[in-house]
Amino acid sequence: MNPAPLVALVGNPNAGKSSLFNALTGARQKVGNYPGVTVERHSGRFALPDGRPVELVDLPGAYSLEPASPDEAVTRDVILGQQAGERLPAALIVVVDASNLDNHLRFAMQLIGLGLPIVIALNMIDLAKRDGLEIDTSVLARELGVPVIETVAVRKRGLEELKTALAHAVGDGTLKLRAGHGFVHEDLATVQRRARALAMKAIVSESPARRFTHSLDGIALHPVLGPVILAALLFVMFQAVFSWSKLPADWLQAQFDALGGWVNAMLPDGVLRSLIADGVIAGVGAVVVFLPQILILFLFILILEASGYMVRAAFLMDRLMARVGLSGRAFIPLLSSFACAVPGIMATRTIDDPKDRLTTILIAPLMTCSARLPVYTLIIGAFIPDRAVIPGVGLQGLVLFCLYIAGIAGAFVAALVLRRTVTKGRGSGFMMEMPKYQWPRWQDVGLGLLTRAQIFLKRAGTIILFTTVLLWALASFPQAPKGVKQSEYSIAGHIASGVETVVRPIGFNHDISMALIPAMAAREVAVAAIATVYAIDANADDAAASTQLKDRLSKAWPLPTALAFLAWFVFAPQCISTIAVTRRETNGWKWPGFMVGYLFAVAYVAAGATYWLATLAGL
Ligand SMILES: Nc1nc2c(ncn2[C@@H]2O[C@H](COP(=O)(O)OP(=O)(O)OP(=O)(O)O)[C@@H](O)[C@H]2O)c(=O)[nH]1
Ligand SMILES: [Mg+2]
Repeated sequence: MNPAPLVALVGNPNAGKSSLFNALTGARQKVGNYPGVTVERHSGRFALPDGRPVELVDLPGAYSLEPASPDEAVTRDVILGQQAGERLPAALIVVVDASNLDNHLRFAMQLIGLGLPIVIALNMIDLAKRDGLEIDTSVLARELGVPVIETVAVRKRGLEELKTALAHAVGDGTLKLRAGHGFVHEDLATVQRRARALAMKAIVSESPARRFTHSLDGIALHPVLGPVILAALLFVMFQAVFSWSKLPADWLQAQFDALGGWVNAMLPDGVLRSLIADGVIAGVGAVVVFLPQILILFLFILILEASGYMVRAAFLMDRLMARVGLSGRAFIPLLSSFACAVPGIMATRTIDDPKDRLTTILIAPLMTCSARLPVYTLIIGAFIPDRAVIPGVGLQGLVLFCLYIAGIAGAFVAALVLRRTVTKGRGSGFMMEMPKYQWPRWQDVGLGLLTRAQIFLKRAGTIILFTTVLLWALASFPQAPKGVKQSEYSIAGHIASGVETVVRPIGFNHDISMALIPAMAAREVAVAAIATVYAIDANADDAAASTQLKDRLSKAWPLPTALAFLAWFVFAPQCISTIAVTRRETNGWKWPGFMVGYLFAVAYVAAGATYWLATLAGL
């Protein structure tokens, strides 16, 4: 006897497949397992209106036919008739969430392209109506070329119509299936565009908010305009980091200077005064003045996230990411890494493919985290003239933008190389729900900024304070005799001289060598360390004590050295926390070891190349 024809329920996650499955099959269900994988097989039976029995399977939700997880792989394999222990379905019921039409139609269109008999269940029609969304089902049916039935799975509405349409689709079972043959790989952006166009056509009316989101997406996701807008936004962001922060940063600097002056006046000359003024105030103060810049950066990130634009940015980046073998899902972890690689690396847990995930972890430290900002801005402030390249575009902001781009480019090249060597494997596609646009809630943005400020100040008060005081101690003893520079005579000075033999070929001087080791604790410490060492040296020389750090740097370092230092920080893995979290997320020392090794090597080469090119160019 022939088994009953198989019908599979397919659709995006949360479309209501399981609800529809329950509504159709009731208590006649069986739960098994697909052989070889840990994915459950839910099946049940029901009768078509003409009395014929069919077997229904509820497949795991998927965004596309390019699986991003073992569950999605089962879905694809069943549909294509390639799943062990499953026969080829005679028809598919594609479940589409009516209130999320463009996202769900995308997958439906891919499935229709396969050429299998299909019935679309336009589910959650109740929620769509509640939201003031009216859909012309006949337009959908005509354009897609398959029956479209409105259903409310949880209310068992539309089931009879669905069964009737299904009976036609299954036919007499003699239809030779062509599954797999009609599968043309269309790129994501094209399908998405077709899906959106169809959704616009089928939607008769919708609430103003939804209409707004739709028309805005027409611009934000436009193949040409979209990337231009994204680039412009990022550009404005980096310009703002410089220009808006100037006043508050100067103000903070003045407060720390006043505090240092006050301590110097109050305390007698000696070890305690040096500890407080040179160690704590100069060191920690040098980092804290960057608070305004960090807050401006986060203001942008928080607004972009809360407004719903961030996911669009991820979508725009997807094709670029795919080109270097990364999943689009890597975008959010990589973007969070602009704040800090630690949460970024933790966010890679959302990437199912282990090799995709590992690649993302290994390149996350190349995204310019906010801890680099103090280093970048100090050096840029000291060495790059504050003038406009063209009216409205400052050179300093431009250089900062380029440093970010250098990090991103480095990450992409690294991904490309890693994907062909240590993390070889096929990349997976990207699918994500597009949330609707909305005004950010200012309370949330404010709260986000407050948390950021707290985290930053806490770092300044703990890890940065600790390492600067330690460095102060190492840099202050033993006391140098008159006429000898304290920073060279001290313990730290001797350690730095050891480091210097390694980094001299790439143009690094004694100051930088001194800063590199404590900067392993956190990158900002490099700034604190330089400030502390200068403060200690300046004690002998009161005239120098009153000049600003960046002015002293610009006198002491040749330009090629400063540029090499910037290049170093683009790549160097100067952060214990990142290494620790990589160890935790990859369960061992192998990958953090690899990461540190390759990043230091790249940093060394990049800094060296920068130094020698700049020197040859006569800068
Ligand atoms: N209002 C309403 N809610 C629905 C409808 N269909 C499903 N739901 C609800 O939507 C949620 C998701 O439904 P599921 O049936 O679990 O979705 P699914 O497609 O099986 O999801 P995955 O298995 O995760 O892919 C549940 O909370 C359901 O109660 C509907 O037609 N109307
Ligand atoms: Mg389900």
